[in-house]
Amino acid sequence: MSQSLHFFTPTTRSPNLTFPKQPLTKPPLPASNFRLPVNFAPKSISVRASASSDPNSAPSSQVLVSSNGTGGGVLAPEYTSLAVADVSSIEVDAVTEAELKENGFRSTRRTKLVCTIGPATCSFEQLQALAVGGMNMARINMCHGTREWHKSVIERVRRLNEEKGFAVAIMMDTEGSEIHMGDLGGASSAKAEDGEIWTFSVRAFDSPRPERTINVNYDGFAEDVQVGDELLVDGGMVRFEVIEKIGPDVKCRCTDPGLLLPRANLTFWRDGSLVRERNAMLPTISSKDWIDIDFGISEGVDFIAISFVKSAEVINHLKSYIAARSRDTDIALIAKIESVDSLKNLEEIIQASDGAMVARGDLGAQIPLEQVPSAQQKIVQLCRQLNKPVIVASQLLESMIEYPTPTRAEVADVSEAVRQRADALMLSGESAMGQYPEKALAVLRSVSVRIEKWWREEKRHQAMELPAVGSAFSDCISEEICNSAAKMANNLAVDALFVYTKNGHMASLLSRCRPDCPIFAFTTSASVRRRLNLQWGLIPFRLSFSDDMESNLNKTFSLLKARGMIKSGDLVIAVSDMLQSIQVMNVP
Ligand SMILES: Nc1ncnc2c1ncn2[C@@H]1O[C@H](COP(=O)(O)OP(=O)(O)O)[C@@H](O)[C@H]1O
Ligand SMILES: C=C(OP(=O)(O)O)C(=O)O
Ligand SMILES: [K+]
Ligand SMILES: [Mg+2]
Repeated sequence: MSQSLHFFTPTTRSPNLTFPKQPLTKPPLPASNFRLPVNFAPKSISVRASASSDPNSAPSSQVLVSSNGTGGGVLAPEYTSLAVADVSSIEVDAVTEAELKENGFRSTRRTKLVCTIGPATCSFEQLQALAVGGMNMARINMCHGTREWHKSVIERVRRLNEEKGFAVAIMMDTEGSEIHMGDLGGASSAKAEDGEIWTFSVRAFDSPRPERTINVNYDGFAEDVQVGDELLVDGGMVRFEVIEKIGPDVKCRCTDPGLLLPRANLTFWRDGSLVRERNAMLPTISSKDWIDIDFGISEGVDFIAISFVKSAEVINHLKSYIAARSRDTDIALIAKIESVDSLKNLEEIIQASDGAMVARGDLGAQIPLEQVPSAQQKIVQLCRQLNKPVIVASQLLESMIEYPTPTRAEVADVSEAVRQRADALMLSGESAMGQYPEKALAVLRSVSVRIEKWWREEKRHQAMELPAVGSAFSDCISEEICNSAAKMANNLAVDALFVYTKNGHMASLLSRCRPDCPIFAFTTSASVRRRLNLQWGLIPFRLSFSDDMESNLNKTFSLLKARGMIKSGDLVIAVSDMLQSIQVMNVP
């Protein structure tokens, strides 16, 4: 395959010029608000790695616009194309439109927000309120609720996307097969008081559940546990000491009182270390998980999160399973880092996955709590290096389950995750069953925007060493283009990066660079658009585009201008994975 590198200026603006092996002349940069003249002809660097014209691309007169989770999207069904000539017929949801119009796009939120959906947020109106409040992804946790319940939530999110133009992605989180309590016979919680004797048993009980009795899901529990062991509920929210074993029943005395929640996770500790006896041999994906995964595939969820991943093997196995089961859907796999094994095999797990979650709830039950912050920083950093989106999860705003304002410590925790520039922050109980789901989301949103702005103003971003991730030469070219475009965007203080991408890869490579400006990602596929909605700084639009960048840009400009989302003079850098090009231009 021959590789050539040349620079050209699009023919419609000036004659096609070729300057072999000559760098793009960089204009002097006197000030950070430096702007090129409005009629500045687009400069383009085109690197052709292979024949890059796309036979499947739609005729360029057909354009579909959508937008992101800081805002909106298409009101028309996904398959409908809208003629670009009739710009007024392009529907963009009110949230994005307002945000871009009022604040300009430099101040849009870069950190993405995930909400766990539960009884407090499952109606259409509640889901809509979350989408309006900035939810980029809805998480359903298969530990709780019935499949019918989850199905109805998925249907409502879909309807919300179709009717209101959002691109809210759906993530199904598997239960996993670690040890946990039963469901408390329908009660929402049970209070364990200091010194009380409770029975943990593998026996199934008739309802009503006998008083101070807890069912345990793992058959080997009574055998593995020893008198004197410490039993931790939810990583230490409640503690018991094992005092007696009677057949399948384990009698325990409460040593740290607290609320027991349905299906809470259980770990036991001996002489200060986590006991990992035979339960360490439990399969990562239980038989129930497999049924849930089939359900997720048939419902066409965008992401599946795998609990208690121990090695890359399970991810690879599941990937081939999904590929065989669903030829035309592309489900991304998120590895939940929440066990000692997952930390040991971190790099291979992240490499095999499409993203990771710092699942601090269970992680904090498996390693000493004081080690969780450094583990988080390491996971976030590694994910960015390997170009995988990363979600920071659990207890970000835990007190907001009950109270309308967060603690100062919680705000500091959220700020730290934003400052680490994780792709996404997640709400669990705060949105699933808390008193103030919308307020909790609003706190995540305002803290994200404020910290991002502060960090940009302070120019505190440390340049991160980004190792090459591509193996094929054309991937290396894409990577170089994105690294350069992001650097140019910062140096020229451009208003936005535009990326035209078929499969989303170029968009994530740009996101990985965490540039100072937002990234407008145009993609032809609705599912790629939803997937990109999880990634830092991306404002995903759905758009049918051709491989003629000049016409793509002109159409995009007129479309966005007509909606007041960009204006003449805005400086934009555009990259494309069809042409492998970088163009710098002012919006005409
Ligand atoms: N689908 C659901 N149905 C009922 N309750 C739910 C559902 N999803 C979440 N919850 C509630 O929200 C709490 C927090 O959610 P999450 O953190 O996802 O689960 P867990 O606490 O089991 O790790 C759960 O403990 C449960 O009480
Ligand atoms: C997100 C987590 O997983 P789950 O809520 O399913 O236990 C966690 O453990 O932090
Ligand atoms: K789970
Ligand atoms: Mg967990």
